[in-house]
Amino acid sequence: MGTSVPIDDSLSSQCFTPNSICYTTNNNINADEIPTIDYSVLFSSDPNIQAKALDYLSTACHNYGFFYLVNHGVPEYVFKSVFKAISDYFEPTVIEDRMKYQKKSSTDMIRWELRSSAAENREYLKMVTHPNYHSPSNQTTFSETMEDYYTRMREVVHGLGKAISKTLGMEESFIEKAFKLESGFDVSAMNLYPPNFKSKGSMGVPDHTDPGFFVSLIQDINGGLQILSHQGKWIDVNYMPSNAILINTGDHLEILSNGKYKSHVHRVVVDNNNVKRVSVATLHGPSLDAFVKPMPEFLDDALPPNYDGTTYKHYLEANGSWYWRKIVALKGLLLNLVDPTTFTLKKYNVADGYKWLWPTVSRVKGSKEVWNRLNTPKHSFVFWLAIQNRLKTRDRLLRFQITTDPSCLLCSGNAETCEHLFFHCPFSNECLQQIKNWLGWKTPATSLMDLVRVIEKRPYSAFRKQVFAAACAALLYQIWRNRNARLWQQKQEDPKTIVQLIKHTCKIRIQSIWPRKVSIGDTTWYSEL
Ligand SMILES: O=C(O)CCC(=O)C(=O)O
Ligand SMILES: [Fe+2]
Repeated sequence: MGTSVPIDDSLSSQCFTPNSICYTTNNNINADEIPTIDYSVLFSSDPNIQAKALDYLSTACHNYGFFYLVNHGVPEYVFKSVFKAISDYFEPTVIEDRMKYQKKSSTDMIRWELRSSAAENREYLKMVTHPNYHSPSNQTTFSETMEDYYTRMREVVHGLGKAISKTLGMEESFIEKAFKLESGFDVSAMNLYPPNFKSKGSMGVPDHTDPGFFVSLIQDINGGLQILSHQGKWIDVNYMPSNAILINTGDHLEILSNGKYKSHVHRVVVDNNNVKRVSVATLHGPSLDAFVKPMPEFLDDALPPNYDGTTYKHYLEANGSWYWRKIVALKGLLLNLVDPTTFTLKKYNVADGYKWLWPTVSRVKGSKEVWNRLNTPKHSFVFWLAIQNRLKTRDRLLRFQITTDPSCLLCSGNAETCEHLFFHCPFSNECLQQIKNWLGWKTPATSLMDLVRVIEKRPYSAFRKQVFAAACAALLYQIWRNRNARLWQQKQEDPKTIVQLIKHTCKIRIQSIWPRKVSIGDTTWYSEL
């Protein structure tokens, strides 16, 4: 087909059936469950049933961006043959056959890769399957089996094109025409997790969205795929109804509908090297020459276009990175918030820009102590992260599956959380007590937020408040630094050394930017520290 699209960039229970009549309730799908759509009902001859099915599909696309598709017409035996063919293809002993398709140029129609790093762990074969079918020439049975599956999936592509067009309130050929689906560009990734040797991390495929109309996904065993919901929660695709296809709407449906149907971030985790999983993720895209832009039907004065229009080919070439695509989308959002004429005529002012972006900002508790002038700036940064529980403590790393060890590096006793580090941990608590003694600060407070509250509420002088805050900031910084030194350099310091360092850094900073108004009492107090 003489195209030059990098195929790498193309891919990175509830139910609705007439028998179960789930649709009679309402469209409030439980946020943790993945909706199930019965494909056959979308084309029911009973207009009432069809309308309800389309309503449900609309909710699934709007609120989720992903759903299981059942009764789609692809028979069970096709799925079985597909998984058998792919498992045979990935047979470890014949890896040399596969290596023939390792990347040669950015225009490869077939590409094999073995990725094994902290960021990605899978072996995959990607091939362009439509409008022309490409498959490895040395794999006859595999190629025929896969071609049968892709040909059947094209029916589903056209069917969903019609049904989703209707859910958008458009005529049924809307998507077909806008994406020129007849010559839609499909790329399929057949994935093996983990690759045929030990994986080097727990990530199968890192976070991404996929371009195109939608991705259809089938898998031989459940578990591994996770989808980020609109609410910012990772949903495990743990249970997939048998013979179901997971549909994940793509970036181009988002562009076409001007953000009404959003594409979703997803990823694959591989927990266990003993469990082998095969998946087929096929990206069904517009035609390469289709110019996709937000359609006028989704625009009005209050909703200008949020995305730029481009041909699909150009998009694939230019938008390899998911982050880049999100940044481009942000441009549209900003235009929505800011009047460009006012913006360019006025002198640029960071505070105004901030207010435009975040009109209803609320103050973070403790921000006065964090951004206190007497703090060493790098201390303020750690302080800022700590009061918002944003430090990469082990409880958070566990959630991201970056570590498996929850224990505190300072006391080895309890689980490392921000609360524990500041200052339930016996080690850090000892440092806190020594700092309080040094400052003559008589307060029973032992948690970070309590200390902040005490500084804010108690009638200390402004200067003392600033010194206490600076000491807290230095303490947090040194505890965090010490914790990191134990992890990365196996270096340990005792509380006495840490406290000496805190006293020293605080004094240097405070003396160098001594405030203009400090009472004699406070000056004497400070000089005796
Ligand atoms: O294998 C999976 O579950 C998903 C793969 C995927 O997201 C992709 O290839 O784009
Ligand atoms: Fe994907």
